[in-house]
Amino acid sequence: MDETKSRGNGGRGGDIILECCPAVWDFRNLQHHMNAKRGGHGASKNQIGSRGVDKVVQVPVGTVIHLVEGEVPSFVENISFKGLDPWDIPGTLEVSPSESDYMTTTFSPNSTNERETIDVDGSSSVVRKVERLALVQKTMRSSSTGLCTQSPCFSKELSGVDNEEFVSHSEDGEYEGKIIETHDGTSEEVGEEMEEEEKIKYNVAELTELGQKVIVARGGGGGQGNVSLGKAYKTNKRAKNVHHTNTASDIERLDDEDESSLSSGFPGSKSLLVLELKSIADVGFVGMPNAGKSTLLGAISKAKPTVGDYAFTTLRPSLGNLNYDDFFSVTVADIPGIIKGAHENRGLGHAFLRHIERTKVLAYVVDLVAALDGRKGIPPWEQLRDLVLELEFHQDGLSDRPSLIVANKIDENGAEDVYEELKRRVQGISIFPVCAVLEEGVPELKAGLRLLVDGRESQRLKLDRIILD
Ligand SMILES: Nc1nc2c(ncn2[C@@H]2O[C@H](COP(=O)(O)OP(=O)(O)OP(=O)(O)O)[C@@H](O)[C@H]2O)c(=O)[nH]1
Ligand SMILES: [Mg+2]
Repeated sequence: MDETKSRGNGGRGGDIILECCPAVWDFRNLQHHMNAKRGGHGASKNQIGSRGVDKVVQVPVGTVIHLVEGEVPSFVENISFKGLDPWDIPGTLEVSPSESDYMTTTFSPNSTNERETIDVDGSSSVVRKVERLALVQKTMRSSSTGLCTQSPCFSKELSGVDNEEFVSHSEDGEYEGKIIETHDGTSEEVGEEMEEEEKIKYNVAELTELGQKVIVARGGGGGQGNVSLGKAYKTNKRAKNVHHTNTASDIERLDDEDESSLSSGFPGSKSLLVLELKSIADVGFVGMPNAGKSTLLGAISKAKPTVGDYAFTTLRPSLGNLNYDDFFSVTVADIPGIIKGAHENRGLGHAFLRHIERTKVLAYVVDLVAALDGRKGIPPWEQLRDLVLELEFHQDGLSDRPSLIVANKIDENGAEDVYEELKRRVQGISIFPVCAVLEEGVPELKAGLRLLVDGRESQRLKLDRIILD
């Protein structure tokens, strides 16, 4: 960074750096205007302009940075503009200047849904709530009945892969508010403003390891000083020194020319970013639409996801915390329903399957009665076959992780018989009969999940252990 320090020239403005740090708190999507500082002004004296102070913004592990508008930060110049594989980090992460140069800011829970604007002139950061986001926050805090499940930053358009999010269900209720997601993904509570679509150009980076840093806005270049004026400056200076030929107005004119030749510092780069936290869950509920995944999440945790007797009630994954008596805790993700052909993006399959990549343990949730009494569904063993195939078509080995089966709706007529047949047809894996609506079978399921998360059990669902007709 020393090259920015030259005689008479202003120093380069500070950069804005996002740094991945340990964090116990959570945020949803934050939208940030990143305006890096202007470089220092050029000086007519032989002063050395020092480089501006960097602003370091701490973000938690799992933060994905999307660029909405503005200049492309210099370090990502060569990356492709397509979406990232969730675990890929493009480009080379910048090595930041010495720690002493830092001014550190942490996004605290209180700043959730606030937009931070960093002044161009380098004065201290100004945090202002944007009306649209403040409205969301108000709604979120207005009730303790559920959770805000609609991001203010993403639209209801679901065709892209970048516009979903995990929703965290906090135990302490700090973020609790009304459930505002509806069946079609629109928001009832916060009105049209929330549906405004942000056009995400591409994903800049994903911070998955502590200490990773990315420069998201570059400080502006320093202004030009006397050294850079070279010959013209010297000629001017000589002219000024010939006192007997100069009148007072001549000297004034030459002074003006001198000063006007000095340039101001250049503005820093600007970008509008959306920061998305993609939590990495311990357990993912995988199942066909309507199997009862959301009901089950509500039964085993304090989460209150939307439940409906129609397919694709859930369009965005929800997270819940599964707590044990000894304070052990497991994060569970309710992933939207997967249908046959999902790997070809049928039923928004790509968007939904992506989330499964982020779970350590799979809990296949099947509807025991989906094919009974003239219902249009398929038997649970076929549900399982289709699910494994979709996972594998999406990504080789995706189903190869510790798993169990939840046989849901055991309360329904005929379900017991189907459960018995399921045990006969699917082997090598634990099957838990459950009635999610009545919360029956939940303690056993919790214990089974813990064994897998702990690593004490490691059964997988294998295609060759499923007996089909
Ligand atoms: N009888 C019975 N019905 C259940 C049970 N669990 C869920 N249901 C019902 O099944 C329907 C679907 O439940 P959801 O929890 O929304 O299913 P889902 O798997 O999340 O569905 P998608 O979000 O569309 O993927 C609802 O009408 C629930 O009331 C159960 O244990 N027994
Ligand atoms: Mg659901």
